[in-house]
Amino acid sequence: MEKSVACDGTVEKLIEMGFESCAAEQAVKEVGPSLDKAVDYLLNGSSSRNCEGSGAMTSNSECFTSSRSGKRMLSGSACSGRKRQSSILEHFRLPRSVKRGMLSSDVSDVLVSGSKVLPLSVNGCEESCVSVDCGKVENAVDGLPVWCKEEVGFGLDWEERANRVLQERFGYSSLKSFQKEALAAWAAHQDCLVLAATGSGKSLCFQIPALLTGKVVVVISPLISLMHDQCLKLSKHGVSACFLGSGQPDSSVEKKAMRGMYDIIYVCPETISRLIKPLQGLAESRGITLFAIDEVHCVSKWGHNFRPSYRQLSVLRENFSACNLKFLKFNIPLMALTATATIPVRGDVLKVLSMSKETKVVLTSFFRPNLRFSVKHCRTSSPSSYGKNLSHLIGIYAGKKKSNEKKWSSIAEELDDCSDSSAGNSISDGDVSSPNDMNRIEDDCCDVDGDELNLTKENGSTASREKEMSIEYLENDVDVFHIVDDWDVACGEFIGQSPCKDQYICKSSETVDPSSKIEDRSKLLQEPLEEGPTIIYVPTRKQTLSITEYLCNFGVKAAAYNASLPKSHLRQVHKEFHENLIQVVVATVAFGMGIDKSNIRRIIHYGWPQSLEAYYQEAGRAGRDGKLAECVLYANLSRTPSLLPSKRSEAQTKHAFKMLSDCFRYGMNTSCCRAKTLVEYFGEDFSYEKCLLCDVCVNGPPEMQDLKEEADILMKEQNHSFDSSYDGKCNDTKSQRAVQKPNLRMFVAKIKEQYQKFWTTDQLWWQGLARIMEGKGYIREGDEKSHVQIKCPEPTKLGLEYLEYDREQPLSVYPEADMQLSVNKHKSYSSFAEWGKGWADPEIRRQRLERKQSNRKPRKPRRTRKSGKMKLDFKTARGRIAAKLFSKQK
Ligand SMILES: Nc1ncnc2c1ncn2[C@@H]1O[C@H](COP(=O)(O)OP(=O)(O)OP(=O)(O)O)[C@@H](O)[C@H]1O
Ligand SMILES: [Mg+2]
Repeated sequence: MEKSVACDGTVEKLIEMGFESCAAEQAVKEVGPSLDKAVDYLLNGSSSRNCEGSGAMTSNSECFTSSRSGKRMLSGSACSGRKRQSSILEHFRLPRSVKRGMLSSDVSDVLVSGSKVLPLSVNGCEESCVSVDCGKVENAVDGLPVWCKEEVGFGLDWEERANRVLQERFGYSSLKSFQKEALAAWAAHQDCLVLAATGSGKSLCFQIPALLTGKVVVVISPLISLMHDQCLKLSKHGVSACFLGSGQPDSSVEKKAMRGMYDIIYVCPETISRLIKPLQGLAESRGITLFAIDEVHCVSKWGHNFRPSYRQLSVLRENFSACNLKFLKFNIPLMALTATATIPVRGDVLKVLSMSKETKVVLTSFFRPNLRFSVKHCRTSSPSSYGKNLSHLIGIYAGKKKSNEKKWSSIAEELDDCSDSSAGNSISDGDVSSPNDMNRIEDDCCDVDGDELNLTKENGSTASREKEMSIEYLENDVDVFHIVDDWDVACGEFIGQSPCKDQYICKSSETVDPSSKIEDRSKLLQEPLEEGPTIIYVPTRKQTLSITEYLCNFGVKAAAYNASLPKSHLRQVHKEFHENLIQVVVATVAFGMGIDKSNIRRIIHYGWPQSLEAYYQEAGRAGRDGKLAECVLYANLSRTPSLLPSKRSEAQTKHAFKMLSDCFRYGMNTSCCRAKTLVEYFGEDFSYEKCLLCDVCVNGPPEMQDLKEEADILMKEQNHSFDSSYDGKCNDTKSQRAVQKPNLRMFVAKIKEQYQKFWTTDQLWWQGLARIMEGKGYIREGDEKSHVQIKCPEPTKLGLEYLEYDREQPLSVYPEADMQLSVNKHKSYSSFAEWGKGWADPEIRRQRLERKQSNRKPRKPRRTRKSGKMKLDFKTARGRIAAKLFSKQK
């Protein structure tokens, strides 16, 4: 009895060490309860053969693997129901001598059995071999091969091994500290949330585990372009990967994936629920070492790019936990990654994915020190303004403008071909021959008075408009989903090629370390902006086509990318862009997240993005090689941007307006470093005062102005109307208050009436002041609906106090971009205004008219058609002047 308890204890310890339970049991049976003897037996004895034999003899085993160490043995019946999964950390802790012994025997075993060794031990170093194909076995059911890999011993600690994989596979010298942290969490079977800047190297955090264990990593990814991008790269590094889309006509890739033929499987979130069973099979056969959820901000309703299907990813935790799958010893860990999650989004992610309470949060700076941010004012809505705004770009790529040149580049021709061939595809919307049509709906479809179109499902009055927009113009989550469906899966299969030799040459870490010092950053100031490709992000599909056409017309190699274009076109654009054959891609959000091309020098946003998250995400495509890159937002500052339609609840709509409003404020800001604004938006304390590169840092803020008088006047107007709405003139019913709520436009009209000095100060200027005052907490939105800009300002308690007590206090503020625009607009008309002023003085007017009259004959007053008699038309100004002259003549 005692002996059997001791034996059980030894078996348990052996399992903890990482040995397979059947091997451990066999060892204890052979040598008794002595741990040392059992280990010795396992490492030097013949247990493996026994176990192998048992596996091989099992008729319904799906795959069998063996080693003397007894690790990762049967995946079939022999071991089913037992705890087979080894603790990775325990594994690393084995004594060095033991590990070495294990490894050499493992490799020779495998070689003897005729399997191939993956090209990891390029230096002839056995220890660098981390994963070994153990061959293929015919599946009894359909005759398809089943691939499995043996997890072999780690000769060094996991960090060293990971660094070696990094060097040999990817050519980088060492892991970044955040990568180490994330990998450490994975190695400890912990869930992990990785929040790190765009381009910092998050992908390696989930790619390396596949190479360290020989098991599969399943990556949930939102965009086909991103999956394609990553698979392409991995195949170049000798890692086999595939991506799977929902509704796939060709199931062979999926079948192969579920049989363990690929190291990494990319799946869109919509497909996961269908794949639960096959993935459980894969977890049991080859093993799944990690579920990575990339661009995890898509989980949150409060993030940008919300994808409802991301919310269903809690199925991963439910279906791949140790309590559910008896062959697992630990839950398969989840690793969630993003570069653009605000603090509320982070909380939401943890909750929605049912991540463990012990989830490790790896957080690095979001700051990208080599990105030069700027905002330019322009009318993005009109093709006629392309000339002015894009001439610089044309100059860069096509030399001098050749305005009469009507030569189409091959890409433009191809675009035409594509549009012809895609019957039923919404590319027909892109009939670029009709510029007016193109211009119908854009980023700035509402006026400065804040009467923006509330294009949400809830808003019944704009429902048809919304439908029109979502179907015809706009890239939204449905589109993205659609392209996943639409994609030709055959191209989603990437068999790892042997990495070419020069990839083994270690490069220094190319990505900028976010903790870079100010001296390093000031070096960037002297750096010229190198030549390189550009992505132009536009809000509508139509614009992708019209701008591409425009650029191609001038000899720029440009291509459009939006979800409605044929997949063959998208694939080619992607490929040619990576091969530097295309200079400019004009894209919607479909080419946004995750795309990794090191030398993109310029990201242009031509029109308002929907949020700062989206903006920063897309801007993050630039300068991933660490060299200076430029991110320009061309925005119409004189119009309030509007929300693109999407399915939103009331709360989501409110939040979406808030995100758009923050983005608008970013554009209006003239005094705060842009990088600081962006980084702080994500809840990070910006450790530098300035980025030194952005337009605000370089040009400095405008001169401060004391706007106390204007603020007082605006406050008084509001206060007056606020009081009057409560003095009994109107009943306090909700509906009446809503109807009678005075808006800013009314206030401005009243101010103009009462104060002659503000006659030329327009709505745009007052809107800017209202925004500043709202920022200071003096006013708030009185309307119950959400708006991007304040529409019906109402004084707050603080505002009333300010009005009452702070009479002498100046209100020194930096005028914002719209206020400056308004002032400049009026300046340019000042000479006209001066000339016009004279007409207000009757004496000057009389003299001018006399002078005019002496120079030419007066016009004959108009005759009315009806009577045929001469009648003076006193309604028009001309008529009145003519009447005066006529009476004088008489
Ligand atoms: N340790 C490293 N040393 C040097 N370069 C690295 C390292 N890790 C990753 N990189 C490189 O950094 C680049 C960006 O990596 P990756 O695409 O994973 O970024 P990301 O953090 O996922 O960005 P995004 O948020 O935009 O998706 C890649 O080209 C990658 O090879
Ligand atoms: Mg990424």
